[in-house]
Amino acid sequence: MDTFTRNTTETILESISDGVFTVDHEWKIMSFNHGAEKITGISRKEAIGKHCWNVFRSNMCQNECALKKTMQEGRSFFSSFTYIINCKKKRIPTTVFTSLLKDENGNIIGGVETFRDHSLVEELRKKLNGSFQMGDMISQAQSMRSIFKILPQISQSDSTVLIMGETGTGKELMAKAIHDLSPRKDAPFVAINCSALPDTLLESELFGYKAGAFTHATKDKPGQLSMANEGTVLLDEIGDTSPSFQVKLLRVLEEQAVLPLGAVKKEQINIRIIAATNKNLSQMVDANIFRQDLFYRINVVQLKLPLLKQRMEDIPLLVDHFIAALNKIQGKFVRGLSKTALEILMAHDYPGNIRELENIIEHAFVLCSKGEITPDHLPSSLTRQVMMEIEDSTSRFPLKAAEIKVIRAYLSKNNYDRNATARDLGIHKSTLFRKIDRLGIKLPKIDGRSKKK
Ligand SMILES: Nc1ncnc2c1ncn2[C@@H]1O[C@H](COP(=O)(O)OP(=O)(O)OP(=O)(O)O)[C@@H](O)[C@H]1O
Repeated sequence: MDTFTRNTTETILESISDGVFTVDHEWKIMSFNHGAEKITGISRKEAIGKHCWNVFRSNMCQNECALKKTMQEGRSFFSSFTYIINCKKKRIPTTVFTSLLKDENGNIIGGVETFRDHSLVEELRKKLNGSFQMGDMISQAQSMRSIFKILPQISQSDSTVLIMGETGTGKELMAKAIHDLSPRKDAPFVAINCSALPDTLLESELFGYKAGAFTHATKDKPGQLSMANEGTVLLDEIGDTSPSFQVKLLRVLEEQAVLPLGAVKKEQINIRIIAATNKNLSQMVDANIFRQDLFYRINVVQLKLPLLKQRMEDIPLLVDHFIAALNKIQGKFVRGLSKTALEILMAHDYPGNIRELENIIEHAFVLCSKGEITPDHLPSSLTRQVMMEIEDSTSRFPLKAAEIKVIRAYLSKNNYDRNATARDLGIHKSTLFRKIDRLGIKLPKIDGRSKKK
């Protein structure tokens, strides 16, 4: 290389914001540009001559070092996401590109790695996710965000709340969020599953008992309602309680006092009640299996949680959320879902709602310790079922299947931005909407553009 070319290359390397460094065959750093100094916070003087893993301390160093792969296999690699630890011990999210370093005669003299700092992108992503978060609940679906909007006001009041929703839609999480946002947040939050216990046990559990109240009652035991004093009580599955228990509960709610079994005097309590159910209580009232007076008493503020299949746009967000939480707990570095794995998750119906999705990701985590979750990591029953549905429609309606495939691919490529997808496909957007509807393509309700707002 002549002096002019060398100087030009050095000037370019020094002026770019990406970090670039080279290593020799012994993994010792030979050059370290200004971008690398900025991202790592380590000076060139300090870095040169050191083993690269001592400078970067990346999660990639121990497992799947891209530079090592390049040197072993003689080709370039692009790693979509990894972390390095900077001089202040802060994790910096980066993408990495590696290739071989050759001399003028084409002899391999080491490797070169280029890395880009994604801290800002990560920060913005977190902020965006934050705006879709209320307590531990995540959602970008309009139906849920309307609830998030009114939740602070609901939390400030002491009114009884009735949360309705199918199993696994997040009723308990919602109740906890209301408690955490309320002035009662420092007092206990107690969740009681009313369907799990027969009447007498439920009564002694909720109201407590006095010594001698029954054969094994050797000493006084306070009930959960008294123990939650000043706090919030979630009465889960309230629709499963018996009419006789409902009478007692109504009295407690109206008087804010409990009478423990075997006691002669009522104990005053101060609790906020949140009731939850997956049943249609007003239908049960009509059928005389749920007391109307109790229904009116608990149905002061009503929140209805949608099914997961009615908010499919939440799936990628929830998946990211569960992966981030599991990475933290288990010290793993799972990056996310592969495109096909996400497509499989998007094609499922989720009768178990968010709990089912959470369990699927947990299952995948057992099998995947790093990199991306692929269809192989998903429960085989799920993959089989989705594949069968796809194959079934492919064999019976090959044209329809082909159309679905193309539209799905273009939507996915355009990050679900339907306008851009229609443009790419050369059709009007209303034609695309009609096709999505007719073909029964299950996709996020909002598109890529609305997500950015
Ligand atoms: N919006 C959400 N964001 C993140 N996690 C959620 C959300 N909704 C529910 N989950 C998770 O899904 C699981 C089920 O939620 P939860 O127990 O609150 O549902 P539920 O409606 O009370 O279920 P069940 O009726 O069966 O008791 C929990 O692990 C919860 O953390």
